[in-house]
Formats: sequence, structure tokens, C-alpha cells
Amino acid sequence: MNQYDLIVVGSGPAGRRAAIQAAKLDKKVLVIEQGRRVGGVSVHTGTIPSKTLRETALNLSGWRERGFYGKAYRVKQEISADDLRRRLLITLDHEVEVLEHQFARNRVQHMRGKASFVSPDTLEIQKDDNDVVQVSAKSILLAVGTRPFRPDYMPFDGRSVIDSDELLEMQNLPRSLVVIGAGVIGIEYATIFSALDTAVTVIDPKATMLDFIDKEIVEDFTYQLRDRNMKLMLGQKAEKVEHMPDGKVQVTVDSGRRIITDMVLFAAGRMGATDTLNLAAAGLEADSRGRLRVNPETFETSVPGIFAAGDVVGFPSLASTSMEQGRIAARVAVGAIAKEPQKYFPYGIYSVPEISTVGLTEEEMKERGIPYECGIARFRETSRGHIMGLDSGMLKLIFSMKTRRLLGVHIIGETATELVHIGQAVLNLKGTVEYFVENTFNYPTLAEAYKIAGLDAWNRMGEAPKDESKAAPAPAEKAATPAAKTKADDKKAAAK
Ligand SMILES: Cc1cc2nc3c(=O)[nH]c(=O)nc-3n(C[C@H](O)[C@H](O)[C@H](O)COP(=O)(O)OP(=O)(O)OC[C@H]3O[C@@H](n4cnc5c(N)ncnc54)[C@H](O)[C@@H]3O)c2cc1C
Ligand SMILES: NC(=O)c1ccc[n+]([C@@H]2O[C@H](COP(=O)([O-])OP(=O)(O)OC[C@H]3O[C@@H](n4cnc5c(N)ncnc54)[C@H](O)[C@@H]3O)[C@@H](O)[C@H]2O)c1
Repeated sequence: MNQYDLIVVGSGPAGRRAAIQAAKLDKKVLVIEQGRRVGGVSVHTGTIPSKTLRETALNLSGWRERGFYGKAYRVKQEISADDLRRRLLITLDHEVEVLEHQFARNRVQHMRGKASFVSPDTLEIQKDDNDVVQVSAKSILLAVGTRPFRPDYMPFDGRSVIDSDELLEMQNLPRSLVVIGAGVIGIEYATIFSALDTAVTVIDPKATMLDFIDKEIVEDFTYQLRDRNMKLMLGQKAEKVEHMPDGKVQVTVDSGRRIITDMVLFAAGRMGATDTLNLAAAGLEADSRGRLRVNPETFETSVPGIFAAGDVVGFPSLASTSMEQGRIAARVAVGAIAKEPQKYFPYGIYSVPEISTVGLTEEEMKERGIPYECGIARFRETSRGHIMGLDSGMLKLIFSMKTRRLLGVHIIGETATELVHIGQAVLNLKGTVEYFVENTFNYPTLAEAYKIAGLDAWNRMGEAPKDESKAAPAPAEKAATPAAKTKADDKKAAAK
């Protein structure tokens, strides 16, 4: 039987970062992946495909230019499913190639097959030809990710009632779409299709959406979606979904209302992919959503030597955080020094328009009793915004009145997911409102919005007291320091 220092199950963001980190520390590493190609959900059905689809949709529809040329402007009049798929295949091929090359040059071994436990340090790998091999390791990392939640009552057919993994296989662009589930996946796809002129209805039993985002940003977002005729049926339940003889689908909502649509996308959450791992043989148990509990600093499970990272451990379930979790888990697994993950990380929601945020929301500031001031800049106030023809988009900064520190950054609009990193750096380096007032920003850029929002807040906050650098944080504000952020994180997780 082959013996390794570290075996990683799953080649998504968590698995690949972990494998390469351990290999860089001269460890013998094996990655087991059941999929036809390495990359995980992130490369094949999640992050990369959805973002490629978004980019293609925005380019072909001429969406970004409509501020100038009017709402009727289109780069391509008839956009087909094939148009969308073409760019997808090229991007995915490239991603896989880069990853395979990384594994090869770092001497990470990789085996195709489905892994399950035989004992806490030994796995059985079932290959496609039904051949079975056993491998063992000093440490094992489970980076198996998730799969879509597919309840029995939903009549999935892979064509007109689909989950988010199946969406990429669609043959025709729907003229109408009902999205069930207003989570991040549902909202991203709903707005992408709306940009392609599909008539979109979003249904969710919860009365609000994206609760972890600052309310003012969600209000702006909701206004923009309604302004372009998207139907948001929040606080309503899709009770019945039926295939009609003409190939359409009928969705009956609990109010009795019926919607006839070309396609239904069911996006009501995901389940940890742990059911085939034979966890019992390792002494492990998953929760009701298939997720594993780990020590949040080391990512070790309750069984010494078995680690778990990425979506399978639950919140925040992002490719970005999964990579960092995988790296930390691998370092701990092979006995290297590892720091716990940074508590303030950004969220990027690639809806149309995009949203990005880091730190505390205005609602969290109130809950914690931290006196604060906000600064707001609209993209249309920036020269870059004029050049780009933007009529929407805003940046909101939240500062503590006591210490003047930046505690929250919330952005909606073009390039929000890139712009957020400026705020993230200032926030994590404990910068104050003076950073934005006293520094010069490139002109004309959208980043200038930071300057405008900083000045907006500063005008209301007044001059800094002379010895502000020595100002002690108020007790309530101490709770906003990274060490105590976990509570807010838990709340965000609960809100999801
Ligand atoms: C539609 C969509 C859009 C998203 N967009 C974003 C985004 O914009 N930004 C962002 O940060 N995140 C995004 N995410 C989330 C992101 O994709 C996940 O956080 C990330 O993929 C999780 O990585 P992971 O390493 O946990 O595992 P995954 O990427 O889920 O990969 C797990 C791998 O393990 C394999 N596996 C499972 N069980 C076994 C087994 N028994 N044996 C062998 N192999 C096994 C699977 O085949 C899979 O390849 C999106 C997700 C979806 C679904
Ligand atoms: N840009 C990004 O970072 C990005 C993009 C996509 C996905 N993701 C990650 O993927 C994960 C999964 O996303 P998701 O959107 O599938 O899940 P989610 O848990 O975020 O949202 C699910 C939504 O479905 C609703 N819902 C739950 N059960 C339902 C039911 N039976 N019928 C109808 N609606 C129901 C919920 O009220 C919720 O609004 C998220 O945790 C997210 O972090 C991230």
C-alpha cells in the first residue's frame, strides 16, 4: 500500500492550495479527485463558469455601454446558449491546464477515483474501471466541497427544471426564468439572465435577501433590479412546480399565483459532499447538511490527523476563503507554523450590478453600540464614472467616531469586487478617515470614490483631536476587533 505524508480528497480551491503548500514543504502528497478533471466545483460548475458566463453576457449584450448609447444598445442582437458556452470552454480548459501544471511541477501526485475511509488513516479509492486501491497517510484533508440541494418534490429534468450545476449545459437561452432561492447563487444568475433580456422572477420564502450585506446597499440593489422589471417575490413560497404539455413549466406560489416560465432554476442552498466517504470508519459524523465540524484555527476535525477545509466546513463557503483554509490546514497537518485565518475578508457578489463588502455593516455598528459616521460617494460624481457612462454605483465607508478608524466598506456597482481591496487594506491595517483625506488618488479612477466618501464622512466628523493616535477604543468598539468578529460572522452565517 502506498504511504503519503498528506492525502487530500478533492481538488477544488481548498484541496489544491493544501496540496501545493504541503509539497512546497517537501512532503509526499496525493490528491484524489472523482471528477473527470481537476479543479472542483469552483472550476467546473461554480465560481469560474458563473463569472465567465457573466463576463460573456455583459460583453455580448453591450450592458456596460448602455449608459451612453441607451437601453436598446446591443453588441449582438441574438445571443445563443452556444455563444455563452464557447468562452466558458476556453476559460475552463485554461484553468485546468494551469492547475495540472502546478501539480506536476510541485510533484503533487494525483489519482482519479472516489475516496472513502477504511480506517482513520487509510482510504479506499474506487476507480472508474471498478479497480480499487488503498492508500494511507500520516494526515488526511477532506476538501470534498458541496453539491446542490435537490429535494424530492422538485421535478428536475436537467432541461427546464434545473440546479445551478446543470445550468451550464442549457441548450437554449430561456425567454423567461423563475429562480427559486434568493441566495448568492440565485441572485447572481437571476441578474445575469436579466441582463440578457430574459424575463426573470425570483421567489424566496424569506422576506429579505442578502441579509449579510449592508441594508442601504441592498435597498439600492433592489431598486435597480425592480427598475429593470425583475420580479422579486420575497416572503413567498413556490408550492408546486409542474411540467406543462407544451414544454413550459408552471410554478404555483403559496398566494395562489401561477407563473408560466421557460425554465426554473432551483438554487436553495448546497449540501456537504460527505455521504459517500464512509465517515463512520474514521470515527467522524457530518451534520444534517453534510458538513463537518473543525477547530476554526487549525481545521482539524475531532479525529486527530483528519482535517477538513473549504465548503464542507460551512460558512463562509467561498473559493477565496477555502484556499486560505486549505493552506492553513496543510501547514498544521505537516507540522509547520500556521496562523489562524484573518477575520476580515471581503465578499464579492458577482450580480449585475456587482456588490462587494468588508467589515461591519451599519446595522452591526448599531447593534454593537459603536458611535459612527458614514461617508458616501456615488460613481456618477467621479470623472471616471462620467467617462464610463455610469449612472449608478456607490461606495459607503463607515468610521468609528471615537477612534476614527475605518470599520466597514460597502460597494455596489462596476468593479466593486476589485475596489473593495483598497478598503480592506486600510481596514485591516487599522487606518482612519485621515488616510482618505490626506492621500492622493489616481485621477480619473473609480477609486477616487474613496477620497470623496472619506471627505464626506470627515466633513461631518470634524478635525481629529490632536492626540487621536493615542485615543483608546471605547469598550463597545473593542468588540469590533478581529478577535471578537466571530460573533458577527456567526450571525452572518445564521442569516444565510
Ligand atoms: C454557482 C456558484 C458560484 C460561485 N461563485 C463564487 C464566487 O464568485 N466567489 C467565491 O469565492 N466563491 C464562489 N462560489 C463558491 C466556491 O465555488 C466554493 O467556495 C469552492 O468551490 C469550495 O471549494 P472546495 O475546495 O471546498 O471544494 P469544491 O470546489 O467544491 O471541490 C470539491 C471536489 O471534491 C471532489 N470530491 C468530493 N467527494 C469526493 C470523493 N469522495 N472522492 C474524490 N473526490 C471527491 C469533487 O468532485 C470536487 O471536485 C460559487 C459556487 C457556486 C456553486
Ligand atoms: N460570489 C460568491 O462569493 C458566491 C457566489 C455563489 C455562491 N457562493 C456560495 O455558495 C453558497 C451556496 O449559495 P446558495 O445561493 O445556493 O445558498 P444560500 O444558502 O446562500 O441561499 C439559499 C436561499 O434559498 C432559500 N431557500 C432555502 N430553502 C428553500 C426552499 N426549500 N425553497 C425555496 N427557497 C429556499 C433561502 O431562503 C436562501 O435565500 C453560499 O454560501 C455562497 O457563499 C458564493
